[in-house]
Amino acid sequence: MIELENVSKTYGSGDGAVHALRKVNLHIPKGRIHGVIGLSGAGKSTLIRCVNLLERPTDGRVTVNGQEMTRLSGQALNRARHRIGMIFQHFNLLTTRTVFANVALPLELMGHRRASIRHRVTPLLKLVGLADKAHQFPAQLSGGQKQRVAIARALASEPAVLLCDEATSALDPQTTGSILELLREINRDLGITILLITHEMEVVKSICHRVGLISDGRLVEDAEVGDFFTAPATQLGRTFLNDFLQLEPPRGLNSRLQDTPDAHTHPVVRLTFSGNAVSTPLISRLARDCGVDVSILQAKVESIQQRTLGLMIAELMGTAEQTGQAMRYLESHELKVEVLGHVRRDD
Ligand SMILES: Nc1ncnc2c1ncn2[C@@H]1O[C@H](COP(=O)(O)OP(=O)(O)OP(=O)(O)O)[C@@H](O)[C@H]1O
Repeated sequence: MIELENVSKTYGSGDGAVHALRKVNLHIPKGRIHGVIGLSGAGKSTLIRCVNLLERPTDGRVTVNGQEMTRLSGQALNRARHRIGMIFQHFNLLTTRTVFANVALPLELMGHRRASIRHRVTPLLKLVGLADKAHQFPAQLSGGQKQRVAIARALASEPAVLLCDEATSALDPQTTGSILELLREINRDLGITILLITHEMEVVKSICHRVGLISDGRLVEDAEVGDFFTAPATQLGRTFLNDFLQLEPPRGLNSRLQDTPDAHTHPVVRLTFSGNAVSTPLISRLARDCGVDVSILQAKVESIQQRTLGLMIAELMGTAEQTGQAMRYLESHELKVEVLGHVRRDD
């Protein structure tokens, strides 16, 4: 449905050249919701704008709905873009047009007659929950309502694909939730493939099936959401996950952690577990089988696409031999064990 093959985009040239995308390969099958996440400046906007050729790639091939976009120009490109809707962070509505007229605009540009426009716009306003706002102007609407208008406008030309460029970044968490719910319904009920870029892991967790992580123009991860949240493949992926889960050692502990163990220290570990490990009573077994006492400093359990993810920061108390055995025991039960440092026993 959306296929990027070796797509590169360079802005400028010579010493001032910015390599915004570097040989990106991405395949999004029909009916999926695919998120792309990354830090500011990583290349997310460039990537999504290369899909409908708002930015023309410097190199590589973009195919959408079976049409090679990178070969098209002029009228043919405009026609292909009708099958690709797009929504933006700041909605991009025309302030002098009513809600109805904003949604009608793409149809007017395509040359539809008034009756056919009304026939299409009225159910779209109903779909996005704004049937009673048809004659209001954007200034009279909340942020969430404006984004609903933008979604209805994007759907007016019956696209097969919807591109969402930070579509919820300007909205409060509750409104974000309702817009994500609407996008999920559109995907499920209309079968529209969605590519969204965001810097919010919550958005990815809530509605995406698959997620790509972009860093310095490169797609460094591309995984099912459940896999990404349970075992990110890169350090950057782990940083995103830890920031999202906010599972760092308690502030007071950080200053007491030392890098190297000695005869008077205990290890402090971060444990990540998923699947069966979540429901296995491993902590009590550590005490029984390894003679290690466990002091839990922080813990969290998240449910992500039918997968359960647990995280825990804990101090393991025992001799070096006992705590070493405990860590091997946990690893043998498919827990990820990271030693964050060592803390003095009598602290
Ligand atoms: N029109 C342009 N001309 C020159 N450089 C650009 C242009 N657009 C983007 N860039 C540069 O390309 C790189 C990628 O930018 P892009 O906007 O795609 O990143 P982003 O991940 O969307 O960032 P943000 O989350 O801050 O919007 C950045 O270094 C940016 O400065």
